[in-house]
Amino acid sequence: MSEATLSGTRPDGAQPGGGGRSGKSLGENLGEQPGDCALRAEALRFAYPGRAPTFEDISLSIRPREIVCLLGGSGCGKSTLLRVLAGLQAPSSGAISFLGAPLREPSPRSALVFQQASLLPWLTVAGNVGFGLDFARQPAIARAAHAERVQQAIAAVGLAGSERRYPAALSGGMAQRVALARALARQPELLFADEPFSALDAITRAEMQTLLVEVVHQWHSAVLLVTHDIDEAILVADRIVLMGGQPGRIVREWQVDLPHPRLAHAAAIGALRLEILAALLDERAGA
Ligand SMILES: Nc1ncnc2c1ncn2[C@@H]1O[C@H](COP(=O)(O)OP(=O)(O)OP(=O)(O)O)[C@@H](O)[C@H]1O
Repeated sequence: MSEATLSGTRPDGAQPGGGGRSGKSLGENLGEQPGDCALRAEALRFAYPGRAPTFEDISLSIRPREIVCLLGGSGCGKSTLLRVLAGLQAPSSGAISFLGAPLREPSPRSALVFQQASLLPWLTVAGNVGFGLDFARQPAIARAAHAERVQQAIAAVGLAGSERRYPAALSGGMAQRVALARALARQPELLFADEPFSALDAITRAEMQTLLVEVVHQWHSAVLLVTHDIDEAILVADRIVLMGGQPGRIVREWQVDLPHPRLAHAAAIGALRLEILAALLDERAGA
């Protein structure tokens, strides 16, 4: 594996295997300048009512157009962290800024995709993709611009010609494409995706991973993708952030600078895969 293309750092700035905390935030460790962030979270802690903290001491920055995969074992708090970062749940303590302003509720400049497409069965593909664009807190857009956005988003996910179909007539993969188009139609600066492909078969999942990278590059969106699939993280991410422990913390991260499509880089992917798997197993064993 080449250090020039794949590099792992711990959130405290130490190289893997090294020790000691620098006291700097994650973003600072990565040479980030103020204003370089789409999203910046500092010292986040979250506890469900009456429960021990789900996670604590989480600092994380996402740069514009960066694809960050949040990886970790089941129950370590990935989905909860995504919901907090998206403004769906308030942190117990800590601060989040989104596009330079404090985040207190979900922003109309972000969008979410979940494991279930959750399409409205009485609306067509176009109706589902356009649904939500006219909500009260959305920036007002003219009817023609609305139609154009819907059309562009549908074309971007490869569903041109399916605008008038209903969800009942779609495969699982097509439904998830519609969910992705619905998110893209909002022209999000940051797309939050919580295991969006985990219910799909392997081939459809691989197609969707490629599509996601293509469309967010076209759309200039940053992405926070939650997954427990190491391969998915390696194929998609610019940066992989490993979460683990109880309460959950960020335990390590890797910068992945391989060009897309990544399947052409099997040897480097295989080596990184083994390194991440070892880190996950270490983390589980409490190393
Ligand atoms: N609404 C809730 N109320 C109380 N506890 C919750 C709630 N949602 C999740 N939890 C708990 O918080 C912890 C973290 O859950 P979360 O779903 O964030 O983890 P995860 O890493 O995304 O897991 P998975 O990969 O299995 O989806 C788990 O112990 C879970 O049981």
